[in-house]
Amino acid sequence: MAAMIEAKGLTRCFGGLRAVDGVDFTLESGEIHGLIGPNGAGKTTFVSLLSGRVPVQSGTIRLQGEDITQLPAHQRVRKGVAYTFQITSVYPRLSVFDNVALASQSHSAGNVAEGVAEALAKVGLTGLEQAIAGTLSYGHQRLLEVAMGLALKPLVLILDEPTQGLASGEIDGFKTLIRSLVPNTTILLIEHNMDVVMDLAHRITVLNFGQVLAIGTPTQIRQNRAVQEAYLGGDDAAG
Ligand SMILES: Nc1ncnc2c1ncn2[C@@H]1O[C@H](COP(=O)(O)OP(=O)(O)OP(=O)(O)O)[C@@H](O)[C@H]1O
Repeated sequence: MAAMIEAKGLTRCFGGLRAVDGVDFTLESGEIHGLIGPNGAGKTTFVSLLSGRVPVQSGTIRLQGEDITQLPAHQRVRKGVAYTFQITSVYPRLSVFDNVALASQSHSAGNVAEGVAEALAKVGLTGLEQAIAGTLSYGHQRLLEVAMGLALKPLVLILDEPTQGLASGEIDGFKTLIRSLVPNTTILLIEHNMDVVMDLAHRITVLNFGQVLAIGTPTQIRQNRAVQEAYLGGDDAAG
């Protein structure tokens, strides 16, 4: 498989804290890649480095071979790296349609209404176009964020805890949605819900204290002694 994103030696400190510390990482084209680790392990900082929301201090990031390390976030979005928290905070007073249209308009050349309809259909929000976004259930607002990301027709969609606040019935729908997106879209998913990540991910990277503790298939990660000690079996396993 070809690398969609390749990061080498990524580092970001906050004061004396090495939040992301020399991380090598490959996101293969078409995969669902889970990113897990204890609270404060550096997951959000790491994806913020990939998306350009936080500047890299050292290391390199390549997107399909092209060095994007120094590109500002909006240019990375244009190149196909969509990060739900970055570009797609829901506008609560606007309709569902207008929320997705705003995302779609800024980045797509095609017909906006068609793009909106397609993105809403994918996440299962068809019929709610005229609803005011702020009145949607929390779970539906999260799905709306995903639709806004999809409206950008990204190569890579980075999702930071997308199932937080979803009801269990909604989580099943979310899993079906994510599976339907690959391999056209490559997915990087920060996820605290172990059942979801073990079920969905082709591969998982475990961060701990800003470093890669392990990388492997869900089965390999479950069986990894260091991961069990640092995370899965620990007292503060979930966050
Ligand atoms: N802007 C910032 N300024 C200072 N410290 C920060 C900043 N962002 C993150 N940190 C620190 O960097 C470390 C990693 O944080 P990060 O949010 O990346 O971890 P995480 O794995 O996403 O955690 P969680 O699972 O709780 O979301 C933490 O100790 C955090 O306090």
